[in-house]
Amino acid sequence: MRIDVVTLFPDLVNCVAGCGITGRAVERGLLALHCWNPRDYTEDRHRTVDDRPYGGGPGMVMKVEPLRRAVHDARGAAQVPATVVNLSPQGRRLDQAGVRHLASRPRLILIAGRYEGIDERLVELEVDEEWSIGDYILSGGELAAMVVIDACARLLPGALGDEDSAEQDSFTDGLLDCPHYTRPEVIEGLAVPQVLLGGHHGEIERWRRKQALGRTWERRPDLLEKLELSEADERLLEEYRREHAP
Ligand SMILES: NC(=O)c1ccc(NCc2cccc(O)c2)nc1
Repeated sequence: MRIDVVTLFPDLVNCVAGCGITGRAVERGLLALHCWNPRDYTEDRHRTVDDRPYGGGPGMVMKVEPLRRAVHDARGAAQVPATVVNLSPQGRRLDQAGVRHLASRPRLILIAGRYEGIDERLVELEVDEEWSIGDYILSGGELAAMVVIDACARLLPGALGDEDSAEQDSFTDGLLDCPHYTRPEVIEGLAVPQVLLGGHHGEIERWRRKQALGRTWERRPDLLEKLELSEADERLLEEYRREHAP
């Protein structure tokens, strides 16, 4: 998978390629990451990438031309046609289904805007999809782009060893994750649940599923609404509710 990022801060974005699972995905050639700086596509002495907003108001707006030239060069840098994505609070809320959608694309060009945002005509001329990583304002789209890169990289075949398999990522089945424990067995009088120490894999799997169902019910009933639970899951959840009824 190839991801190009149009950004005024390539050093920030490239950090994601430097370590961890994403760094390894780049090392293993599973993911290619390239940054394009609109400032390199300016033609004036001051290398201007932003300007004051028409209609007045605070802040600055990113100009079309430098962005458009950067997108144009990013498109031309590889044969494979790209999906151009703008990261902004006006975009569709990113969830794991959205990540699967983006990770299924052979190529993404992510636009990381700064200031108050980008001139709408760039969106009309170049952008295929707008995505938001949540309902909050960031100083720029770079962190949002890095979230997309990380979440997509984890889904690339071979990116995860079995030591951290994405299959067990709770959001892959729409539930929150179960609690996790490691040594020592007791800390400050808090012990690891016995079932996890018994080595009975069937029981452990059952306990983990029940915890995932129960915690989703307690913390994110909205996620539960979206799911068609199996008979077995319904029974597990019922058991959890009985044990944890407030
Ligand atoms: N919630 C988000 O995904 C998100 C993305 C970007 C951002 N700031 C830059 C910006 C702001 C406004 C328009 C625009 O095109 C870019 N802030 C939050």
